[in-house]
Parts: sequence; structure tokens; C-alpha cells
Amino acid sequence: MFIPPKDIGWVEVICGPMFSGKTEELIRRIRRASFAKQRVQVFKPKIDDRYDANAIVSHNQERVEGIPVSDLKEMRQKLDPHVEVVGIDEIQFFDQGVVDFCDELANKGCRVIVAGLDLDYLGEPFGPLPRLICQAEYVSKLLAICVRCGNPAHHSYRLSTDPQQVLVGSTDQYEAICRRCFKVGQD
Ligand SMILES: Nc1ncnc2c1ncn2[C@@H]1O[C@H](COP(=O)(O)OP(=O)(O)OP(=O)(O)O)[C@@H](O)[C@H]1O
Ligand SMILES: Cc1cn([C@H]2C[C@H](O)[C@@H](CO)O2)c(=O)[nH]c1=O
Ligand SMILES: [Zn+2]
Repeated sequence: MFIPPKDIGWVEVICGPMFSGKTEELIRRIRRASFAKQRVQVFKPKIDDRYDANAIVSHNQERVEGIPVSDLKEMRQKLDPHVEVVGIDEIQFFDQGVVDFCDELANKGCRVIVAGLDLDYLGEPFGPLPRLICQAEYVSKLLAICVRCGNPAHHSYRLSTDPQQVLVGSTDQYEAICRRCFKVGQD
């Protein structure tokens, strides 16, 4: 059972492949904090404009307001000094500095909830996620459903041959697939 500590901040990480429900889960937690009348702010990287520039939106169209920022510097500038709960979606797109940023916020007493891909399309750790996972008090690793065989999916398979790590997209570019189907693709 999750018993929130009192008068102290902490970091929660929600990770997993694409389509695993990370944004949905972030939205659920943010809505509950809003119901509790806590002062909430949600950020997202500006490059992720898949569904809406000023909201975080899940693949099944749940949404909450989200402030688009180009980088960590802009997030710091736009941070409400009285904020109690900070949500950050698609955190894999921020640089390593975001790990210390989350730590600072938690040390000041904020609840920090971040969501992002732990692995890129090659199955390699993505940006700041490994360090965030180590530093966080609470880590939820979600799985999607493999579109090829129906097993739990822990990989995001890229449909194109584009070799860049960062390539924004949805079902046009990616599929959730399981460990076995991912391996078959590599053989
Ligand atoms: N292969 C799949 N497995 C599970 N859910 C899927 C799949 N394809 C589409 N969905 C839908 O996606 C929803 C989850 O969307 P959500 O935006 O929360 O995922 P996400 O992990 O944040 O993805 P992304 O990393 O692409 O932002 C599910 O509730 C379901 O409706
Ligand atoms: C798997 C993967 C996803 N992405 C993008 C696609 C989506 O816009 C976002 C995941 O929600 O990350 C990458 O940029 N690189 C990757 O390797
Ligand atoms: Zn599979």
C-alpha cells in the first residue's frame, strides 16, 4: 500500500515502452493531487507536439494541461515557486541536468512525478532515465501489449530505418513488442 510521507518531498518514476500507459498513469496521479487541492504544475518537452502543444495527452485521449518547455532552463524559469506537485512527461528528452533538478525539488518538499521511456528503439537506456530510476523513491515499470503476439511488451520497435535516437512519432513510427518478438527482429 502506498502511504505518502508527511512534510517531505520525493521522486516517483513511471517508465516503460511506448503505449504502456505512462501518460495515463501520470494524468491519474496529477488529477488526484488536484482533487486534493494541491498546487500542481505539469511540464512537457516542446518537441513532443504529437496531440496538443499545451497539454499532455495519452494515446486514448485523456489529457491535462501541460506547459511546453524547450529545455531545463525554461522549465526552471516557468516553475511556480509555491508549487507542491511537479509532473514531467517524456522526461527522456531532457538532458542529465533534469536528475539534479528533480532532486532539488524533492529536497524542497515537492512531490515530483516523472514519466518517460526507459529504453530507446534499440533497447538501450534512454537519456536521464537510468539515474532517475536509481534516485527515485518510487518506480513503476509498466508494460504494453505486444502487437504481434499479445504477450507483455517491454520494447518500442521503430518501423523506419531512421538511426537517430530522437524521432517523435506514434503508431506511424513505432510498435510495442515483447522481448521474444524484439529478438526475432534482431536475428
Ligand atoms: N500495444 C498496446 N498496448 C497497450 N495499450 C495500447 C497499445 N496500443 C495502444 N494502446 C493504448 O494506449 C494507451 C496508453 O497510452 P499512453 O499515452 O498512456 O502510453 P505511454 O506509455 O505514455 O506512450 P508513449 O510513450 O508513446 O507516450 C492504452 O490505454 C491503450 O488504449
Ligand atoms: C522508442 C523511441 C521513441 N521516441 C519518441 C517517440 C515518441 O514521440 C516518444 C515516446 O512517447 O519518444 C524516440 O524519440 N526515440 C526512441 O527510440
Ligand atoms: Zn511478441
